[in-house]
Amino acid sequence: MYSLKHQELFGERGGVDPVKTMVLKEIPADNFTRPLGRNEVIGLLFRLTIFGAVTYFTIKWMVDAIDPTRKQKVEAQKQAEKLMRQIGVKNVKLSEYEMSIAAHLVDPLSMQVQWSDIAGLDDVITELKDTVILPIQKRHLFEGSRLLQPPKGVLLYGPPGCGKTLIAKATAKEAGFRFINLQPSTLTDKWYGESQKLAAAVFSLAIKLQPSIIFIDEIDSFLRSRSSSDHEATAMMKAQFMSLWDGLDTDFNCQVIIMGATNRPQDLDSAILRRMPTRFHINQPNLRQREAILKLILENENVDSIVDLCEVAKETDGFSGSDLREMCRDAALLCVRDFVHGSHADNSPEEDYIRAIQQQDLQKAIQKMRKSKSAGVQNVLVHAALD
Ligand SMILES: Nc1ncnc2c1ncn2[C@@H]1O[C@H](COP(=O)(O)OP(=O)(O)OP(=O)(O)O)[C@@H](O)[C@H]1O
Repeated sequence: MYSLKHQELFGERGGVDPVKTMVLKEIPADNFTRPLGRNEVIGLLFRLTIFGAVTYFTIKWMVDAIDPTRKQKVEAQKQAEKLMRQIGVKNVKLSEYEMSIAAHLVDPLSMQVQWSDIAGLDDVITELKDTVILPIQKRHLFEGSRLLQPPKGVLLYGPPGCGKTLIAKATAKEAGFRFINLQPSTLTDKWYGESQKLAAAVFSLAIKLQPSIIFIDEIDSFLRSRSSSDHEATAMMKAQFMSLWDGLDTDFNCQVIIMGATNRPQDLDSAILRRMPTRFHINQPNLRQREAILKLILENENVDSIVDLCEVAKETDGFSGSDLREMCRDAALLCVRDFVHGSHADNSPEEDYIRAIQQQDLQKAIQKMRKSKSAGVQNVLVHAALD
């Protein structure tokens, strides 16, 4: 173990090095051959442990220092701690990864959306109440039946801006569920290996906070059909996500629901679709629905009593709920503009009011929205042609 090389002992030319010979003479020959004593072994182990710990913490510190997501992690942790306090979760220990997912928790107090904020989707709301909320709120009625357990996966699909996110938030609010608003990029933009740990943390956090809804907007962007061109890490994360999901399914007492929203259900992996048996089509609003949405949006606004919302609904064919909201905002802004630029700007007390929204304001706003929608379509076509 302690042998010296021939070259070291005798020098380059083979002659005996007097200094080295002296050193060797001072060390008893026994020391080279005898086994180590107990104290020496303990000392050696102690030194090795210290050395290992110092190396570990130095490397960890270096990795942390060069980790570009470090600042985000610290921010996420602060945000998560604040939210956990707000939602009244105490004595629940969270891992570092669960903390970064907890930053996406939505505080139920700040979540204002209720069923009454959604217009024209009464059928969807009734079915959601019956199939998802009732089995959870009245658990004792359904305990004996495996068939009547709340679904672990719910898919909301349909064109953009038609109320999918509203429905998901209102479900959580009305059912008293905690709501984890998971952006796919939270899992996909990570270093190799981090994505899997975060995916696992999504489920473990949801279970710790149950009853809870994990809402994944644009679920197709991260659980799209698997293909051979998938990156190895992405493929592994998808597989892991599905197996964690299956874990929820086998636990009948678990009150965690995954709610996904997508504009492109055809792009979803068929294995994912299978895990979301309860599906709701939130389509572009029809005439009756548009009128209901307009009534709701303008409910508390100053609208001229002769405005005919049925007429406005007829003129807004092809508009989503979000388009209608934007259009009404534009119409209301026309009144504000008239106030600011008109004769009322001189602050005379008798004229110090903003006039009511009139039919022509809504018509102007509809024309503007139509133009911007067709420009948007053209942009999409140009991009598609360039691609
Ligand atoms: N049915 C509706 N009733 C009332 N408001 C609506 C309705 N649909 C849409 N809106 C309005 O449009 C906005 C956008 O809706 P939401 O975010 O729910 O659409 P989405 O379907 O999730 O869209 P995306 O697919 O782009 O995420 C809402 O905040 C709301 O103001």
